[in-house]
Amino acid sequence: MIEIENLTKRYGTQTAVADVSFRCETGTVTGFLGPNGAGKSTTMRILCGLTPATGGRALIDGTPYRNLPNPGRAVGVLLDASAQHAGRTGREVLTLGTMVLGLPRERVTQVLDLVGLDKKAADKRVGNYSLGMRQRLGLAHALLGNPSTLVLDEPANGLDPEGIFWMRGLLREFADRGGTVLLSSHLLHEIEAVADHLVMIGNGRIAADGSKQELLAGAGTLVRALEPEPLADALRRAGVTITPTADGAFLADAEALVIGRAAAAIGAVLTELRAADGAGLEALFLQLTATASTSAPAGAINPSMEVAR
Ligand SMILES: Nc1ncnc2c1ncn2[C@@H]1O[C@H](COP(=O)(O)OP(=O)(O)OP(=O)(O)O)[C@@H](O)[C@H]1O
Repeated sequence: MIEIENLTKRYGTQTAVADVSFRCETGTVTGFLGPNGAGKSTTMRILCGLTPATGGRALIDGTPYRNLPNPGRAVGVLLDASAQHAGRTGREVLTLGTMVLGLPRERVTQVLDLVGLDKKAADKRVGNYSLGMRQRLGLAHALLGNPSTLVLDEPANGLDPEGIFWMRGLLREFADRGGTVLLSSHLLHEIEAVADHLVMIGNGRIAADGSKQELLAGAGTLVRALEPEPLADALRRAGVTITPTADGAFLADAEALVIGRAAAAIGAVLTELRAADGAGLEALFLQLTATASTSAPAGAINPSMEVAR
């Protein structure tokens, strides 16, 4: 289990992370979402003992990373896939890892197989790897010590769609076997399919924290109409919160019945009316991360923000 408690990090006058708290339960995948500069990497670096916190604490199975007896065996970390020695081969990188962690050399072949790097790729210098191959190598390195926790910063970066699909399967299986996964992304759809739990961060503060179902259920109704504006206005007058989507539809925090009645009352022609699901979550993500300014309790969406629910 990962516990982040009231974590704060300041660089001079700039606050990168402000009073952030959330938990990642054992057996689950937590997606840590936020735009560039939101504070994801800083939180993860503090969790892995690489950056000292200004306040608060970050625990892995109840212990700060630095106090774990053999952290590499407990936690697999991938924070920057391009931070590998360019002159070494993938196999050499992993062999060094086994030496540091006190593992048998056979583990190298096992993890290479696990991440789909064949013999030819393993014997290439890392400098000649694509970003996708570096991510696979980084993941292999993280899995080396057979850890029960994985902390991965933007692991899907550079992977092609097949690679992303493969990684989802690997992480799902890891969690289903009782592991804990925290992975970050600035793209919702990348982790929406694999995460059980979503934590959204914006401007260093938690904007939303809850199970994916909870956040999806709270995402409202997607409405598409031949002429959306008069219907949106009528709904606003009735106290319904409206959030336009990028493709001309809008999300409404009301049931389909309410919207259907309002449309009938003004003679609006509906072309789509359904639970918002992923579309709602996307809008929620964009809006929350763009405007996050105060923190919300776990399991809640920040009530100070006018989001579609
Ligand atoms: N070493 C540092 N010194 C000064 N400011 C920093 C440092 N590291 C991060 N920051 C600042 O802290 C804020 C949060 O950065 P962080 O890298 O944690 O965000 P992020 O969500 O991981 O974004 P990205 O996806 O771009 O890495 C940013 O404004 C960043 O400029």
